[in-house]
Parts: sequence; C-alpha cells; structure tokens
Amino acid sequence: MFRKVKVEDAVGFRLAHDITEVNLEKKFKGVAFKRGYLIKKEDIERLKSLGKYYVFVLDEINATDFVHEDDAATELAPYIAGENIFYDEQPSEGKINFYATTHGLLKIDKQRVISINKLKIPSLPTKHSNIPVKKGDTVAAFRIIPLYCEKELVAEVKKILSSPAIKVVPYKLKSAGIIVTGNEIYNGKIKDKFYPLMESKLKEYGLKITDTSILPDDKEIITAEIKIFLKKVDILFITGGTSVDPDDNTKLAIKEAGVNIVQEGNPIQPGNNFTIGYFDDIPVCAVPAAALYYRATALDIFLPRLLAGEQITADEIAEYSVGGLCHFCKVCVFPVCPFGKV
Ligand SMILES: Nc1nc2c(c(=O)[nH]1)N[C@H]1C(S)=C(S)[C@@H](COP(=O)(O)OP(=O)(O)OC[C@H]3O[C@@H](n4cnc5c(N)ncnc54)[C@H](O)[C@@H]3O)O[C@H]1N2
Ligand code: MOO
Repeated sequence: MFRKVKVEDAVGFRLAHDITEVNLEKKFKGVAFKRGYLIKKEDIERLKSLGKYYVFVLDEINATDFVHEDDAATELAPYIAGENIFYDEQPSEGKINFYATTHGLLKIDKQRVISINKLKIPSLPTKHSNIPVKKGDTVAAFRIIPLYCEKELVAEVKKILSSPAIKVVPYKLKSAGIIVTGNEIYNGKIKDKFYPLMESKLKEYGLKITDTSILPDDKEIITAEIKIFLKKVDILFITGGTSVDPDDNTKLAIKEAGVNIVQEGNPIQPGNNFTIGYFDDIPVCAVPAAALYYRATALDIFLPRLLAGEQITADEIAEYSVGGLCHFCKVCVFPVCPFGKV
C-alpha cells in the first residue's frame, strides 16, 4: 500500500499523498507536491525545506481493503451533494469542497451530517443551515482524516447518505407588498424610512415591491388594505405598530384580515415583535420599527426562509432563542456571525 522512507531513499518512488506548503511571505497555502508525483533527486532539498525528512511512498501492492483519501472523497462527493450543489472535480490535499450553483437558502440535514462526523474518520464541516448563499459560495468540505480508510467506512457513509445531506433551495417568491403604518408618517410629520429599507433588503433576494401604501394607525383601514394586497402579492409586510402601545394595530389587523398567525412575536432580540402569519401560502409579516435602527433583526433571519417558500412553525421559532440575542458588535458583519444560527 504505502511505506515510510527517508527522502534520500524516496527518489524513483511515487508520493502516496499531496504535500502541503504554507508560506506566509508568499501568502500561499496549497499543494507543493501532488499524490503520485515521481520523486527526483533535485526534490530532496525542497522536501526538507518543507520539513519532510521522511515521506510516504506508494508500494506496488494493491491493497483491496483500503481506500485512499482522494478516492474516498471522489466516491462520496455525489452522495453528499444535493440539488443546486456542485463540487471540485479533483480533490486537493485529500479534500473536496462543495459550492452553491445558485442564489438561495442553504439547507443542511444536520442530524445526518452529525452521524457522518460521529464515525470520526470522515470530516464533513458545513456552513449553518437556513443561511442565504450566493452562486459560487463554498458551503461544505469533505475529507477523511487519515491517508487511508477501510472500504467498509465508505460503505457506512453511503448508507447514511441514502439521500443527499446538502442542498440549496432557490428563492420562489417574486412580488412583495409593503404597507407602512403610523399616523406620524401618514400625516407627513416624519419621512417614511421603511419603504427604502425594505426595497434594498428585498432587492438582494431578487424580489420586486409591486404594491405599497402608507396608512394611519386605524385597524379597519389597515385590515381592508391587507385584504386587497393579499389578492396581488406573493408576500406582504406591514411595518410599525407592532408592540404594546394603544395605537399599535398591526397584529390585530393581520388577524382580522383572516391571516393565520403562527405566533405573535418571537424569541429573537432585536426583532421580538416580528410576527409571521400565512394566508394560504402567502406569508404576511408584521415588521417592528427596530428594523429601521439595527442592521440585523428577526426580519433578516426569517426572510430567506420565507422567500424560499418555507412554512415556519411555532416550534421552530422557539429554537431560535439560543443564539437569538444579537452581540451588538460595533461593526456588524451579519450574516457571518452567530446571531440567529440554530
Ligand atoms: N413595554 C413594551 N415596550 C416596547 C415593546 C414591548 O414589547 N413592550 N417592544 C419594543 C420593541 S421590540 C419595538 S421594536 C418598539 C417599536 O415597535 P413598533 O413596531 O410598534 O414601532 P412604532 O411604535 O410604530 O414606532 C416606533 C418608532 O419608530 C418610528 N417609525 C415607525 N415607522 C417608521 C417609518 N416608516 N419611518 C420612519 N420612522 C418610523 C416611529 O416614528 C417611532 O419613533 O417598541 C418597543 N417597546
Ligand atoms: O420587536 Mo423589537 O423589534 O425587538 O426591537
């Protein structure tokens, strides 16, 4: 299979695995020598400068019970990758990366990914489930930790992956309605800041705002407008009036328009008052004023899932509590942070 030899004795033999170089001056981390490379006399000093005084070289003996790290990754990659995922054609340093083929919602089958990693020999790290990804983003990586593993292990991983563990769901919804509420905005006392905010957020997901209006804090007027908008849009947002003031009517109006509210509010801060409901398949959301102030709130956490057409349940909403408190960093890097990651 392979054996350890002094670099001086390795001349004329083929390398059993990729050899990595990390060179901070050149800002390089990558393959210096590929698996299968025929070692020459002039390579001895270079190998030593990479700290390799011994190397593993391939024997001619064909070990039928073992699988090389490159072959394990190549064999398992199609079992890992689901819809809208592509992966490296060739492993590098025994590893294959997985990428999104489209913008959309990343879905990871967490339990099965954990089951694979519990086998200890394979390593399958992924990004978090339910995050928005862009075309070309890396979403997962696979390699076995040792140079070789037993064939049975590959079979065991395949058994866990009876269907793929990673996919990207493209955004389905296309048109949005925005109803801005608030007497102060309706009466022109202050300028509306919600429409421009929602427009820039939704544009990121390819969503167009097709219908919009600014209404006073009047439950009946808001209810009537919700009913009209529900005939025209794929998703509806009603902003402001979401908390406990006497003129906060948004959630009441949503209910009176016949929308099934999943849960009033949620355990994410900021964005506690963000409320999700459904009218048939159309999501209807109350958006609290906190979204005007903070770069990331519950709105941003649920938005990609709603736009991918998911029906969010009350049980799932409760799961967001751990990690649901923003770190309120001076420089916000959401979504590349722990906020809202389940
Ligand atoms: N006792 C409690 N107080 C508060 C609670 C609570 O649960 N108990 N929740 C807090 C949370 S969380 C939020 S968020 C805020 C405000 O929620 P609302 O969505 O009801 O916001 P409004 O009262 O309508 O407005 C608050 C503030 O924001 C300005 N605003 C609203 N819409 C616009 C707009 N389109 N353009 C510009 N500015 C807007 C509004 O003028 C007010 O200044 O309640 C907490 N309190
Ligand atoms: O609903 Mo408030 O949005 O938590 O800050």
